[in-house]
Amino acid sequence: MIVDVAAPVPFTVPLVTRFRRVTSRSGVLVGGAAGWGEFSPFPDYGPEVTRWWWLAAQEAAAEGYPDPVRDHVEINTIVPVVDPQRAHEMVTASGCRTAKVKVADPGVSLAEDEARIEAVRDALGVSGLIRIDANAAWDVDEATRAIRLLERAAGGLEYVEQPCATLAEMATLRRRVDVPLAADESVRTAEDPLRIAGLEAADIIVVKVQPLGGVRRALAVIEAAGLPAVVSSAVETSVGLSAGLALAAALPELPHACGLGTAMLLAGDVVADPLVPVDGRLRVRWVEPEPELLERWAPGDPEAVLDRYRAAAAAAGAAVPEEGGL
Ligand SMILES: O=C(O)CCC(=O)c1ccccc1C(=O)O
Ligand SMILES: [Mg+2]
Repeated sequence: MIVDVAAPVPFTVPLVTRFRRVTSRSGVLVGGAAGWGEFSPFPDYGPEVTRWWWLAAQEAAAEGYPDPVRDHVEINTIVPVVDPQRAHEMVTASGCRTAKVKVADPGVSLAEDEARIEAVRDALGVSGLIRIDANAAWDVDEATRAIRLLERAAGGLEYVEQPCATLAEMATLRRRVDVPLAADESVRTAEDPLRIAGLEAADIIVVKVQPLGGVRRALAVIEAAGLPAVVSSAVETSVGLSAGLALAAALPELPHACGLGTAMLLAGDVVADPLVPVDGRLRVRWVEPEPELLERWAPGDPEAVLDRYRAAAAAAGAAVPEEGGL
């Protein structure tokens, strides 16, 4: 199945704003008969996890993507932990009608989250949608209290992404609050994401192509869950984002804006015309890296990145050629 895959090209691109503990994104780009794929797992992931990311890159390079059923995808802008004025500017500049606000970051008070959310509402106007992402920071009681406050600050929330760590907590919380809940980490860290059907813990699932092992496997996960899906990025270059775009474009139903508006979080990109939303939408298209940009973003230590790629390939069960062969 895996044919014509050229030598993987390592890259490191700095982030404009710190995202959780991450200050840059590294990985490799893989060119193949069908196009380009991205392998860019976060630094703390081992081979048992990164093998899915490897499979996603191979799918893009060797098989390409399923046929799209739409030519544009509505995108949410993302508001990291920045001050309210900056949040306002970011939302206005984005042109998006939906904003996702990161909340409950370590060391950030609820009052600061409220102020940021109020600024986002001001920038979006009453017709805009605000979703918040707590990245599993709260227990059920904290979530109940925080959601009540933040919903008031927002003047209504579209949904809350991963308020608590476990599905059991999410299920309890879901009976306590009216706001829809979305599962993100719970999906990609599930022992078997293909068996999350009948999830009483969530109204929506957030899906990311690389952690789920490719566009086709992500489609199968969404079908198994039987819930509306929001396709999001793992903060990737435009090559990785195009896999998310392919998934969003192939889904039969797409009722919410997708989290693929993250190109602006990177200080640069590997393609000449990055996948940046225009008027809050991305046109469905595929991209190719630019040789000059690959040179520009070549990492200081390419071997370290390639080692992770090789380890992921081995964990995925691929026949790994001798030293230097990949
Ligand atoms: O959903 C989005 O708008 C962007 C993607 C995003 O937030 C994200 C990106 C990398 C790692 C985790 C997350 C997350 O949703 O928690
Ligand atoms: Mg999330």
